[in-house]
Amino acid sequence: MAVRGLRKLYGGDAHEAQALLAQGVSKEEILARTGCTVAIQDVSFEVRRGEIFVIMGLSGSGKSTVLRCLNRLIEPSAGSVVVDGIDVTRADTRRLLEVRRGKIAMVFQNFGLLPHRTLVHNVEYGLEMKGVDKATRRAKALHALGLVGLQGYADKLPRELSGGMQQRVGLARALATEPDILLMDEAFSALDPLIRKQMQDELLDLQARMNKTIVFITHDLDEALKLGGRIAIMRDGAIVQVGTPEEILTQPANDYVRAFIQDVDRTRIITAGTIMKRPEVVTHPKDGPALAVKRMRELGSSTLFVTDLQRRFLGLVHIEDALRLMGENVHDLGRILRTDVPTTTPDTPLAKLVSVAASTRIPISVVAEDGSFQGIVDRASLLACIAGEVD
Ligand SMILES: Nc1ncnc2c1ncn2[C@@H]1O[C@H](COP(=O)(O)OP(=O)(O)OP(=O)(O)O)[C@@H](O)[C@H]1O
Repeated sequence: MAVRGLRKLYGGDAHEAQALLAQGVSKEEILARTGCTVAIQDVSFEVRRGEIFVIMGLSGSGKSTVLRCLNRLIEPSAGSVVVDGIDVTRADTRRLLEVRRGKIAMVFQNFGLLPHRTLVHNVEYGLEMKGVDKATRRAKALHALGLVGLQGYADKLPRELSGGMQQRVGLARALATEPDILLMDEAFSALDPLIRKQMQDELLDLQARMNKTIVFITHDLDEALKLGGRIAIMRDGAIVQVGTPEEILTQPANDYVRAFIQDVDRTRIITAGTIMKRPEVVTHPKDGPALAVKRMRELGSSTLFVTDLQRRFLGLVHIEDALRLMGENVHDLGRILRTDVPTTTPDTPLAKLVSVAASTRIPISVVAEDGSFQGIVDRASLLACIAGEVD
């Protein structure tokens, strides 16, 4: 989905307001002079297939307006939204209905369930609109209820369920139409904190299994960081930064974002791969102890990482062991290889490494899943990151 130059003005003299906007006049002045609220302006971003794209911002920053422009629940004043080659903003009524029924589904904060319909009938609703026959829609609805863990509740009424369960029905209803894109509007904001966390976990799980494209809006930074593959941060109707949680935490675009993220527990988001160093302190077993000692002396290090010729991590050698081996005239570094060293993968959050780093003086080796040596995380860089000194 590609969104380009999206703008929405509410009320007042939109024509005059657009002209003033083009001249660079401020939103406040435009409101005062034309009575027109500039809700969003120049909003552009791309949502990649299969990602959770979170739009985050404080109340009034324009998140809902952007989301509702994506399926034209709100008619944008300018800009385009292209989904699978179709410009939604220019689609005629028939095309737009097709997009809404087949490609894009929406999950609302207040669940939006029909109170007198059983759960399965609620979930069938979108399929009914699509004209799907009764047997097929029932099968699909039951399947969707199963996806969100509500098998066995099909004949209950919404009021018989807790808020969390009702929101699962909302999600099932959206999934039943098998959309490519899910739009989720503060979908978990009305839930109790514990249920909310559970729903976030379930969404991530569902996403991993179904690979849907999800646009999720929230005003909650923790939720954004947890769910977002990438996050767009909005302020006053404009996007101030788009990036992965790590990019936003390590390279905030401006003081606004910096202030926003200052209280975040960075160690849960920033990963070993981001802060690791790529040391040249690597040798191969065949290099032998003399070369290893020479390298360590040049580098002022007492340890050396050992890999095979494919750079697969084997372990490390200590200078004292290497000197002893030299004294014994043995060439094979394999004899003194220490393999009981801490290792981690590049995508491990630093929070998981804190206790490891505290229990050893040896840096943690970062090893990719294919076994290749990536670098090291030492205690100093870990502490610097925790203290917020990574840039
Ligand atoms: N129907 C409307 N008429 C006039 N102004 C509106 C309308 N809807 C939204 N606005 C204004 O547009 C701006 C963006 O609102 P929007 O609801 O998109 O923000 P939001 O970030 O989703 O906030 P919230 O989290 O409170 O819903 C706000 O200044 C709001 O007052």
